[in-house]
Amino acid sequence: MNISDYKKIIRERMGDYRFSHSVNVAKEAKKLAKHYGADENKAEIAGILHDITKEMPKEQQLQIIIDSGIILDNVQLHAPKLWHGMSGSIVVRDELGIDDEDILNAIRYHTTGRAGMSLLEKVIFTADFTSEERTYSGVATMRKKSKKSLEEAMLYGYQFTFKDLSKRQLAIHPDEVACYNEIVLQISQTKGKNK
Ligand SMILES: Nc1ncnc2c1ncn2[C@@H]1O[C@H](COP(=O)(O)OP(=O)(O)O)[C@@H](O)[C@H]1O
Repeated sequence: MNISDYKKIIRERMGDYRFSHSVNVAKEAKKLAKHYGADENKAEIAGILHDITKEMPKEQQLQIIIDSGIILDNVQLHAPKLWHGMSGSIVVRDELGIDDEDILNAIRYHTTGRAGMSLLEKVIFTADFTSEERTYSGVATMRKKSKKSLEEAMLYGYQFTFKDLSKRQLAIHPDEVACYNEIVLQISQTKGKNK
């Protein structure tokens, strides 16, 4: 299967907005992959498929996750918005036969991030924030940062996410905190060395 097959598959599973978002994330992911030396083909595939289950009913997503043997933690149990990364990676593996661990992880962790992310995972996480149709205030800065450093861009993205979650009194997932902390410490060590 190639990108146009994957496009056809997701087209049937989502509305117009989500489809064009997916196409844009794939395009942006390919660009970022080229810029940072990641695998462009994998970036395009993970980008086009990252939201494959986003519009699937939540109960169905939950069933897929449970059937796969994943045990949800307390934060995940209370945040259905976090389910589509997990359910998406399972569907892509089991229905589309994709067995590339890096692609599967890029889909699984695209909303939260996690500690120890691969380059491809960071590319997808960032592309989801910078895709062409995004219009939030700060998107221009986010795009600029994404060309200089994926890690700096991710920290900027977390500023939005953490602010939004705390405003709405929603729990922050430990993977998000772990990713944020890891990058902050890496950056401060690098800056320290350069002093
Ligand atoms: N811990 C969390 N609990 C609930 N929602 C979260 C959490 N972390 C991120 N989100 C939400 O997930 C959404 C982002 O989902 P994502 O899959 O990255 O984007 P999209 O579906 O638009 O491509 C944001 O609305 C963000 O606030």
